[in-house]
Amino acid sequence: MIYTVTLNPSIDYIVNVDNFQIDSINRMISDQKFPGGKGINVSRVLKRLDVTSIAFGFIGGFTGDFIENVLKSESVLSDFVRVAGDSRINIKLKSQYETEINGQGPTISEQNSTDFFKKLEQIQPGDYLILAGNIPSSLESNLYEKIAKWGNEKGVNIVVDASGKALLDVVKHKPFFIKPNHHELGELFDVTISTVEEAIPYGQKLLELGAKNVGISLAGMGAILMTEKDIFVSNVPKGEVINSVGAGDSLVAGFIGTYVKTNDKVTAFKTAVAAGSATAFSSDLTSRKKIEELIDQVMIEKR
Ligand SMILES: Nc1ncnc2c1ncn2[C@@H]1O[C@H](COP(=O)(O)OP(=O)(O)OP(=O)(O)O)[C@@H](O)[C@H]1O
Ligand SMILES: O=P(O)(O)OC[C@@]1(O)O[C@H](CO)[C@@H](O)[C@@H]1O
Repeated sequence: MIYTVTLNPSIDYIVNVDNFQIDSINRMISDQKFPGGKGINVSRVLKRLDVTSIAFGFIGGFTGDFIENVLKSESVLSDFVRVAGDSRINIKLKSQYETEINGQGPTISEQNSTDFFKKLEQIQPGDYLILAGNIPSSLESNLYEKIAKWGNEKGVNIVVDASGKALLDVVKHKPFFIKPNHHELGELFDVTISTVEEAIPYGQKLLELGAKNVGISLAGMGAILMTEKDIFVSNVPKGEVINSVGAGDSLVAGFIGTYVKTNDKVTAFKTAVAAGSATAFSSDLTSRKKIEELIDQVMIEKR
């Protein structure tokens, strides 16, 4: 089974404004609301690939009801802990620029946290546990590290899509897959990374520190998969970017969802890149059909 964790789910409120002006009233051309948060996005894309997962995390209030109801309507399984406050609303403003305003999210009590850890007990050796998104301030900042240590000891395949210390601290616990983008990778080592060539040595460092597979996304510039043995570099399909929110999460879903079915990392990487781009070219997360349309454009080169 695949489990995803979203500690701070959201409603992603996508707002389209023509020529946004600060310090004045702007009118929306259109708006959309989607359940969000990185783990939830991964679960939604997995479902579209016909892969079952269970979404864990904390939700609350009317916004939490919305998130849970949309997931139910899409037959995405979830088992959230209910918290006292409202789940956050993250604003994604699309105009001449893409601007994101992400909420703080509700406070998570000690009891909520205990209830969450109880749910993790159902995870079995060989299962996949995907930890995605940042850790809210009311939780321990080393939460991912604790879960990764526990998962590694239990034989669970840990996947992490996070940034900064939360990511660096899990690497020694041998996660199955981590996926920094090139900015996040640069931040880990206090360098600026702008190209595939510049990224590879730092991906190598993450492997040396313990990660089993490292995926590095560079938005429209390509993607890299580094395994314990090989380095693969991919182009990205061409198309018009409509909404890149969740593109990285789609890449993670494409990789894990395909790997569990095929046991083949190259096929999984190819689907991952197609899924990331297919989401970037869609208003919501990608459909399966769009991934299939793009997959032949993805060319993988072994270094
Ligand atoms: N301009 C683009 N053209 C084509 N594909 C893109 C573009 N931007 C993103 N993608 C696709 O999405 C994948 C992930 O993109 P990116 O590196 O932006 O991840 P991310 O920063 O984790 O994404 P996000 O945080 O927005 O979910 C890329 O590997 C690529 O497949
Ligand atoms: O605030 P975080 O947890 O870092 O990111 C949350 C978020 O921006 O990430 C997803 C896209 O990856 C969105 O669905 C969501 O709004």
